[in-house]
Amino acid sequence: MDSIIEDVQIRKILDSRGNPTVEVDVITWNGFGRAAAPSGASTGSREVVSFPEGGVDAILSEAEDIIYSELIGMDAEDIVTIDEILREVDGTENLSAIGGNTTVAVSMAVAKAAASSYNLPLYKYLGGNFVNELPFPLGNMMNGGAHAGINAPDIQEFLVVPVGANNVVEAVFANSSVHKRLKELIQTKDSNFTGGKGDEGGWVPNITNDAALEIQAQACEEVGDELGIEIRPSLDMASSELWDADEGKYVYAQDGIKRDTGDQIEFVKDIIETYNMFYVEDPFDESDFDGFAQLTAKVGDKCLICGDDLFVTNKEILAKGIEMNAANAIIIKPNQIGSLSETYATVKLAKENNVVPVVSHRSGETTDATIAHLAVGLGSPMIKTGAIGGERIAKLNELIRIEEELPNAHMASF
Ligand SMILES: O=C(O)[C@@H](CO)OP(=O)(O)O
Ligand SMILES: [Mg+2]
Repeated sequence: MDSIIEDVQIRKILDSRGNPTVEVDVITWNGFGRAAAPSGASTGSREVVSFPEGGVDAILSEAEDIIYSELIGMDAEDIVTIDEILREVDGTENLSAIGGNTTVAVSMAVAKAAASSYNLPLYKYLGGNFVNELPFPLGNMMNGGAHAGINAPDIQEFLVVPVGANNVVEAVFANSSVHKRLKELIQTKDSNFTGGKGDEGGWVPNITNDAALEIQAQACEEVGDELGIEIRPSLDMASSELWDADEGKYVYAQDGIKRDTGDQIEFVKDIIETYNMFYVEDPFDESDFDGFAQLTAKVGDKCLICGDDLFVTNKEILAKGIEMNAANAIIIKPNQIGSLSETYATVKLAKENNVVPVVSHRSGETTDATIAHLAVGLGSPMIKTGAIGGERIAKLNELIRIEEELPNAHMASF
């Protein structure tokens, strides 16, 4: 009885880009859960729809009424049924009637309310008492593409992973040190650099992709040596944004270069080998399973090749990727699929098939820290959540608190 839902409230709040999103409160007899939904800029075409036409305002009062009447009296522990009801209420395949952001915020708030009803943090409620592994933070250092302005590099995210860190505190401060060092290194390449940042808090320099790759590697090495831990460079290429379907080419505007799929395979392989990349996300367009599979066959033994727009946290699409050996990692963004139970199912399938799940933020975020709990509770060895900035540190600082709470905490293994 502790977790029977007594009230549900939905409100419009700001996200980090200044756009509206939803925050949901779920109140049970003995607990309370609050969750907010983030928003993407480089969204996959097979993601569920965030909000219906008319945006947040269009669903606010209506959704609250409908969801309220469906969920009051239900047990918050019955998350699977609640997620099914939300899908029924919406009635569309891609959640375009009330929006995947609405359903995911309700779903996560319900889970947090269930956990709170038993006085448990969400990570422990989801993962159980034996959970003790913490994810490595994949920190965002420089931004380009859809997360930055004109004249930025074409590659969307220059990331780093402090793979040698012994704990979360060491890891997050290693990332912030690399971020600081990169500012100095950018100034040596771009004398007009203003210190401008992109959507996820990474610097936005006016330099070529090659120059950015070079200083990224240099910053990893220098800071890694100073701290005495290995820090490896990584990328999110967000290649669907570069792909020109009519031309059949990836367009690198900053460099004035176009690459067909064969060139792209060689280009990415070369980057991985030259810079000893730990992780490369979306190296090909979201429809190119074959390109992914070719690259994974070539370099999958030394680098994580991750599908984001490729898989959109969707279990059926991941199943196709597994069959084709398209990737050895998958980005997990609950709002791509619209519910926590479907997110869980995708993570489960990934783990069963040795595909590394990487729980992730979106470029438009709130201070909601639920993904820190999901990464720990679902056993994701990496979390992609930026390196600095209020909405990014909300997750990182929550990981520090979780680490402190766990009796036998240690960093995850791959
Ligand atoms: O492409 C990505 O991985 C994300 C987050 O970094 O960006 P967006 O939320 O814009 O899809
Ligand atoms: Mg991505």
